[in-house]
Parts: sequence; structure tokens; C-alpha cells
Amino acid sequence: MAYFPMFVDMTERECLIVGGGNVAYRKVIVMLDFGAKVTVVAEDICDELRKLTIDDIASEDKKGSYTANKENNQTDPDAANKENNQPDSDAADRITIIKRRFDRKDCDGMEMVIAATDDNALNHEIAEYCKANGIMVNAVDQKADCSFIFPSYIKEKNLVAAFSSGGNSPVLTQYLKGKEQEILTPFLGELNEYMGQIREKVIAQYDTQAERKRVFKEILCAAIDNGRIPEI
Ligand SMILES: C[C@@]1(CC(=O)O)C2=NC(=C\c3[nH]c(c(CCC(=O)O)c3CC(=O)O)Cc3[nH]c(c(CC(=O)O)c3CCC(=O)O)/C=C3\N/C(=C\2)[C@@H](CCC(=O)O)[C@]3(C)CC(=O)O)/[C@H]1CCC(=O)O
Ligand SMILES: NC(=O)c1ccc[n+]([C@@H]2O[C@H](COP(=O)([O-])OP(=O)(O)OC[C@H]3O[C@@H](n4cnc5c(N)ncnc54)[C@H](O)[C@@H]3O)[C@@H](O)[C@H]2O)c1
Repeated sequence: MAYFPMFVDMTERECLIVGGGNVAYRKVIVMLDFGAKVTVVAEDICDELRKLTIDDIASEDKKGSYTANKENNQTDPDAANKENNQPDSDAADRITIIKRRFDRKDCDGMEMVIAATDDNALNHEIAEYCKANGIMVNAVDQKADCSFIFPSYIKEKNLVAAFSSGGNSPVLTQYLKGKEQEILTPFLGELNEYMGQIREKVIAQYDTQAERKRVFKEILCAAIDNGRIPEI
């Protein structure tokens, strides 16, 4: 059965990541990028995690996309990308790193737990504990232990496209992400911000939903045709 793509408000939600390797680092970046409060518990903390900066968060979700004939075509995160997709400046303050062995009590009070250790049995045990206690859990690369799985996604400010293969093929979702990057550009991210800013005003100004839809479409199409965000 396909997985339902639910878009969740993660702002200030408590999220625990168990493990401090490369895979944990990737998950930390994602959670911070979406506004969560992140606690990492691990015996060893990798360098990337210890030296994490705001720029890492802005550039990481540009990576890992594939194009048709060229595998491993990682887009180099350039300065423009970082500027356009800068997360809020408090991201680095939303992470706490605890260097020690995992304890079940670490899960208490958490809304989401990601088991990202290199010990499959431990990841399974963490998942079981979380499920029994009503905590959303992801055990990396262990679909059967997950109550949710991670998508491959593109994010330009509030505009997000996410892909899942239901666990069948992460490289297929990365391929889709690569294709979508040609369409979901930083410009559309900016345009979406503009559409959000005028939304209330347009809704208040036009009586019927049909009229509002027409106006929204006209504004959107004009901006896309002109390649320019209108002035407020
Ligand atoms: C999207 C992404 C998010 C993320 O991880 O952040 C993600 N995997 C990514 C990459 C990736 N993962 C793997 C490869 C190697 C190639 C390959 O195996 O295909 C690559 C490619 C690479 O490394 O570049 C290995 C792998 N992954 C899983 C298994 C277990 C299994 O298949 O049984 C194995 C085999 C391990 C082994 O061989 O032993 C399972 C899961 N991986 C998922 C997500 C969930 C399903 C998502 C979906 O529905 O598509 C799910 C079910 C659970 C979860 O982890 O949430 C991220 C791309 C981010 C991006 O770049 O945008
Ligand atoms: N690195 C990859 O790209 C990749 C790709 C596919 C699958 N995986 C799988 O994902 C998992 C994690 O990969 P990784 O590369 O991040 O591993 P890693 O070896 O770099 O990191 C494992 C982390 O788990 C921590 N850990 C282990 N037992 C612990 C405990 N009891 N308490 C606290 N911390 C504990 C370690 O201290 C370390 O920080 C592995 O199962 C790996 O097979 C990794």
C-alpha cells in the first residue's frame, strides 16, 4: 500500500535522533530545516555533526538527486542556493548533542524519534518502545520498524515537493527529485511567498471562490510569464 503524504508542522517539536554518524547527520539537517527542536544522543559524534552550521542546513537538501543518464549527479550547493533557502537563524540553537549511550528514558517527552545507530537490533528495540508509547518513530533503512518513512524532497522556502517509493526504491525518488528541481526553482519559492502575502487581501476583496481562483491564477501566470515577482 502506498504511503500517505502528510505535511506536518514540525515547528518547535521535540525530536530525538539516536546515533551520531552520517545517516544521523542527514536526519538532523532535515529536522532542523523544518523547525524541529533536535536532541542527538550518541556514543560517537561525527565531525559534520559537531561542526554543523546554518549553511549546512541550507545546502543539504540540494544534494542526492539523480538525472536520467548520469548517476550520482550531486548538485554543488552554491552561494545563491544558500541565500535563497536560508533557514531561520535560530536553527543552530535548536540542537542539543549528548555524547553517551542511549537510554530508553531519552524517548520520554519526545514527539518523534529517529533510530539511526549502526545496531539494527537497537534500532528495532527503540522503535518498539516508541510504538508502545505512541511516539512517531523512524528506524533508518528498516521500513518494517518505521511508523513513518522519510521522503526525498525539494524545499524552496515554504514550497515543498516530496517523493516516496513506499520503500521500493530510494534511487527512483532521487531521480524524481532531480527532474523536479528543473521546475521547482528558487523563483517559484519566492513567488509562493508573494502569493502567501497577498492571499488574505484577495480573499477579502472578491466575493466568490471562482473569482478568487481566477485572480490567483492570473497573478501566478503573469509572474511566471514575466519571470518576475510583482511589487507588493
Ligand atoms: C529518501 C531518503 C531519505 C533519507 O534517508 O533521509 C531515504 N533513503 C534515501 C537514500 C538511500 N537509501 C538507501 C540508498 C542506497 C540505494 C538503495 O538501496 O536503493 C539510498 C541512496 C543513496 O544512498 O544515495 C538504502 C536503503 N534505504 C532503505 C533501505 C532498507 C530496505 O530497502 O529494506 C535501504 C537498503 C540498505 C541496505 O542496502 O542494506 C529504506 C528507506 N529509505 C528511505 C528514505 C525510506 C523509503 C523512502 C522511499 O519511499 O523511497 C526507507 C523505507 C526508511 C527510511 O529510512 O526512512 C534518502 C534519499 C534522500 C535524498 O537524497 O533526497
Ligand atoms: N552511511 C550511509 O550512507 C548509509 C547508507 C545506507 C545505510 N546505512 C545504515 O544506516 C545506519 C547508520 O549509518 P551511519 O553511517 O550513520 O553509521 P555510523 O557507524 O557512522 O554511526 C553509528 C552511530 O550509532 C551510534 N551508536 C551505536 N550504538 C549506540 C548506543 N547504544 N547508544 C548511542 N549511540 C550508539 C554510534 O556512536 C554512532 O554515532 C547503519 O545501520 C548503516 O548500515 C548507512
